[in-house]
Amino acid sequence: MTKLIHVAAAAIFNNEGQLLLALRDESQHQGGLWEFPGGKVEASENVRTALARELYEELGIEIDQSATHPLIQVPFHYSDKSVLLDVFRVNCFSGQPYGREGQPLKWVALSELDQYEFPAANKPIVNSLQLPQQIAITPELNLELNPDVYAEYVADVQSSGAQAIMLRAKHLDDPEQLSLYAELSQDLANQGKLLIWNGSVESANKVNVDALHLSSQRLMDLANRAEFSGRYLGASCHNAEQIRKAEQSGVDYITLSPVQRTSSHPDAEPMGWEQFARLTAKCALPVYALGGVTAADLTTCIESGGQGIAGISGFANQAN
Ligand SMILES: Nc1nc2c([nH]c(=O)n2[C@H]2C[C@H](O)[C@@H](COP(=O)(O)OP(=O)(O)OP(=O)(O)O)O2)c(=O)[nH]1
Ligand SMILES: [Mg+2]
Repeated sequence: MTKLIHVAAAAIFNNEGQLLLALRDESQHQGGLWEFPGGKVEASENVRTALARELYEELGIEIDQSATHPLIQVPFHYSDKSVLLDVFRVNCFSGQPYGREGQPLKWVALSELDQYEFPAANKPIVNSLQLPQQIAITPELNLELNPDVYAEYVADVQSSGAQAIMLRAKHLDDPEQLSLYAELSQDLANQGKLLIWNGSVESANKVNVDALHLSSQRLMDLANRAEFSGRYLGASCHNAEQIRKAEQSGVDYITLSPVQRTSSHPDAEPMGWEQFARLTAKCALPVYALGGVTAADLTTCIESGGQGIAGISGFANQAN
């Protein structure tokens, strides 16, 4: 197996919520493309020490480690080298960053990231930055085809801190679900929240669904990411084989479950946080912990390499 070059990189935020990008020199590997500042971890160096050293060398800033959190780890194979991008979110630093190696810098809004050209390995990093940390999944029970019931649920979830809602209503047929989706999506978008439909590629494409989540069965039947025309395609995974399939078909994020025992699937054996961390470390995609997790687990999840948490219970009173 090719040896991975361990690289520490940073998504550095300023007080306006903008993100710092640097332009790689033409002479470098992946030259002429924008990057998240950072560089190679030296032998026997701790990744956080390497990050602090690189950011000082390249930008002249000192980072506050207590406001520096793991974002995502991306193993990636270029034709000429293999890297493990170990990316951290840096929320606090001292000093005014400047290109100490002559590289141009730019502060950009999260919504503008799509306008910049990055190395291929950076796609999951951009997804990770743009995707929310918490997804509330609608409970199936006691919900009818009544937008008011869902609207009420959505309002309830608002207060829980979830920035995305997954509409999962298998007891309704596709046209009914999609009419609910249409009803709710604009409203949520206006509030800067994301609505994800749990359904099929075929039905989603017909009405231009922007964010779609596939069951693990549908994931296994997916040939390619390009089959779905919307912005985000996610999938449910429960094991290493499904994770590999998600990576190969190019989905944008996955949920991994069950992490803990959950009332919705009482017989499923939970994997626990250690196994969650092991599987997530090998996965080049943002990974949401699902199954018996609540907002109280968010820190554990982030420290375990996860993107965030998803769940039915723990987000809204009605869901319990
Ligand atoms: N820093 C950084 N490197 C990235 C990103 N995306 C990506 O594919 N890479 C690759 C390019 C390189 O092969 C490797 C990082 O190497 P680097 O050139 O930054 O390393 P360094 O700062 O230690 O520089 P050098 O002294 O070796 O020239 O990771 C990214 O967003 N940021
Ligand atoms: Mg560098």
